[in-house]
Formats: sequence, C-alpha cells, structure tokens
Amino acid sequence: MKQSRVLGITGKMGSGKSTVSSILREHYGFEVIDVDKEYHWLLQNSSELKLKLAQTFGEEILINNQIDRAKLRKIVLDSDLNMDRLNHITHPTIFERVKFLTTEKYKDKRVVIDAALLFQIGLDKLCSVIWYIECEKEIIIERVIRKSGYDVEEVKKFLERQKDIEKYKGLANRVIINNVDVENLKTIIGKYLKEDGLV
Ligand SMILES: CC(C)(COP(=O)(O)OP(=O)(O)OC[C@H]1O[C@@H](n2cnc3c(N)ncnc32)[C@H](O)[C@@H]1O)[C@@H](O)C(=O)NCCC(=O)NCCS
Ligand SMILES: Nc1ncnc2c1ncn2[C@@H]1O[C@H](COP(=O)(O)OP(=O)(O)OP(=O)(O)O)[C@@H](O)[C@H]1O
Repeated sequence: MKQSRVLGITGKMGSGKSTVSSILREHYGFEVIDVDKEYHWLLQNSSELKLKLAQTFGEEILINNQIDRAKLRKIVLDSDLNMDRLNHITHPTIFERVKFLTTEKYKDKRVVIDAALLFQIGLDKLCSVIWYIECEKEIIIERVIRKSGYDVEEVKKFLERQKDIEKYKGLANRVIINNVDVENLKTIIGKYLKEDGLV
C-alpha cells in the first residue's frame, strides 16, 4: 500500500499543518488532502455516517437533517468515552475516503495528507514519508484563537484530547519546529523536500 509520492503531515491542532500544506501546494504543486475538510464533506454526503452518529449521540445533534458539529463538539470534548465512540464511528469511513483519494483520484500525483490524527486513523499506512509539525503550546493557543471562533478553554480541551499525538512523533521521518515565521518554515520545507527525495 506504500507510495513514494504521498507525504503525511501531522501534529496537534494549530501546529501549522495547513500552512505547511499550502506551501507544498503553491510552491511545489502537491495535491492536498485536508482530512478535516474531507470529514466535513463525509458528514454532508454519507447518510450512513449521519445515521450512526444520530443513533449514538441522539437526534439533538441534527439541525435540518445535518450534523451540528458545535453540538457534537460539546458532547465529546468533556468525555473520553464519547470521544472514543465518535472516533470509532468516524475513523473507518475517513480512512476509506482518503484511501480512495490517494489511490484513485490522485493516482499519479504527488499528494499531501494533512491530518492531526494521521496515525490514529491508520493513514500512515498510505504515506511514504511523514513530517510531524511541532509548535509551543502558548503559541498554538494564541494562533488558533486568532484564526478560529474557539475560546481559550476549548483550545486547551482539544489539545488535552490530542495529547496522545505526541507519542507518534518518534514514528515520523521529520519533526519540523514551527515557532518562528512562515519564511522560516518555507526554508525548512525546501531543504527537507530535497533530502526526502520528494522534489
Ligand atoms: C470533534 C468535532 C466534533 C469538532 O468539530 P469542529 O467543527 O469544532 O472542529 P473541526 O472538525 O474543524 O476540527 C478542529 C480541530 O480538532 C481536531 N480534531 C477533530 N476531531 C478530533 C478528534 N476526534 N480527536 C482529537 N482532535 C480532533 C481537528 O484535527 C482540528 O485540528 C469533529 O471534528 C469530529 O466529529 N471529529 C471526529 C472525526 C475526526 O477524528 N476528525 C479528525 C480527522 S484528522
Ligand atoms: N510560522 C507561522 N507564523 C505565523 N503564523 C503561523 C505560522 N504557522 C501557522 N500560522 C498561523 O497559525 C494558525 C494555525 O495554523 P494552521 O491552520 O496551519 O494549523 P493546523 O495545524 O493546520 O491547525 P488545525 O489542525 O486546527 O487545522 C493559522 O492562522 C496560521 O496562519
């Protein structure tokens, strides 16, 4: 299943995965699979997934027959059990979707898979090279609050839920530190792409 053209980008929320992926698309022509976006697409397009989620978490997570992610977020952020149930339902479907994109839609293209839960979903199996993006917690909190509608407590809860991502750092081929500016990031990316034989 391994492919020499598939680069996995992982790391915690707000570490800079999308920023790295955009640089790879704009400067090096990679196709980018943003796994959060693919999951949001599945929520809208897979009736089976919607049904399973509504059966598990109750009809109140639906608004106009669509999953209300803000409601789902409140249900899972404070409960390990609910988060596990959510992952158990969603991850196999996400895996199949990303597998289809890498092996069929973008069959002969160079592809980036951008996913915080790359290893937990099993998407590492589709990648030939994996980069782990790391950033200091305080910088992440500041950047995420500026970018999204989350408050400090929500960002801290997400980061707490993502603590296990750290244990996969040692399995990545590279760890990229993203505490400085985007220019710095571009320089590191250019260097690693060459060293990893991706350009
Ligand atoms: C947790 C949910 C309800 C939050 O929805 P919301 O619209 O607020 O956020 P969004 O989907 O844009 O994700 C925000 C951030 O949380 C991270 N995240 C998403 N799901 C999870 C999870 N199960 N565990 C840890 N982090 C997660 C994302 O990678 C991203 O960094 C939603 O993401 C969800 O249902 N997730 C389950 C599917 C999943 O694992 N997706 C992540 C694929 S990498
Ligand atoms: N080196 C940097 N300097 C300044 N701002 C940055 C840098 N890297 C990323 N950012 C900003 O920080 C925020 C979070 O970055 P980004 O969206 O790339 O993270 P992410 O890991 O993809 O997050 P998520 O998992 O939530 O999608 C964005 O607003 C981005 O523009």
